[in-house]
Amino acid sequence: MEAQFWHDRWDKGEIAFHEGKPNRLLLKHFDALELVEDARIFLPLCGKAIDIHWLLDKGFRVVGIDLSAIAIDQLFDDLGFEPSVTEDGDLTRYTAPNIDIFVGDVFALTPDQLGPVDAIYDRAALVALPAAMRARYAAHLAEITGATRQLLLSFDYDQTLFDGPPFSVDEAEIERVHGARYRLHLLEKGRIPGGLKRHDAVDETAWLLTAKG
Ligand SMILES: C[S@@+](CC[C@H](N)C(=O)[O-])C[C@H]1O[C@@H](n2cnc3c(N)ncnc32)[C@H](O)[C@@H]1O
Repeated sequence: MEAQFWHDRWDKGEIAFHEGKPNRLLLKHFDALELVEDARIFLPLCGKAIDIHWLLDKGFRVVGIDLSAIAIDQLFDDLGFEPSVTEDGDLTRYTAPNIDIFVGDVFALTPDQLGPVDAIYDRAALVALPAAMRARYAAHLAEITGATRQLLLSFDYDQTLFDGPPFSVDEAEIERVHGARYRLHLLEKGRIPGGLKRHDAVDETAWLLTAKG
């Protein structure tokens, strides 16, 4: 998807992807990441996910990035934090205690800007990207994080049923984009309660990705 697609979504408030509560699979499988308290977790394409509130409440540090300044302004409003906002290369950085969020293109984010992270939480990020962008995204993610472990939530459905995003990113596709650097461990696969875009035959999947030695 082009950047303008996402800016339009945020401008018009067409953000059906935004969940009003912490993600069910995050709550269920977060412990698989085996993190110590105060670990720093990277959320690529983070939007204003309530998952960020949940991670902060659990005592973790969060770093994220999203194209949309609207999303990030709303995130900090919802959190009740007053961030300090600075220009950082091609990105804008919003900082408050335990949280750094960049506004801009994830592909412009450097390892120095990101800093060390202990894990990646990918919810609605890989599945938001069309197939042609996914391998580049996966390689960039590994480069800026040192291929740290990740909890990846995905969707698996017949792509002819409807267009993404969110796209269907099944096991073979995850293996194609992440398989050179990560081992895939399936934590859960099952129908989405209530379906997706009026279709019932849609599975959601939770994966733990661990770096290949
Ligand atoms: C489907 S939404 C998911 C948001 C969030 N992860 C959640 O669970 O609610 C995808 C988000 O990715 C952002 N995005 C898309 N392409 C991006 C890019 N190249 N760099 C940074 N953010 C991007 C969009 O603005 C949008 O907020």
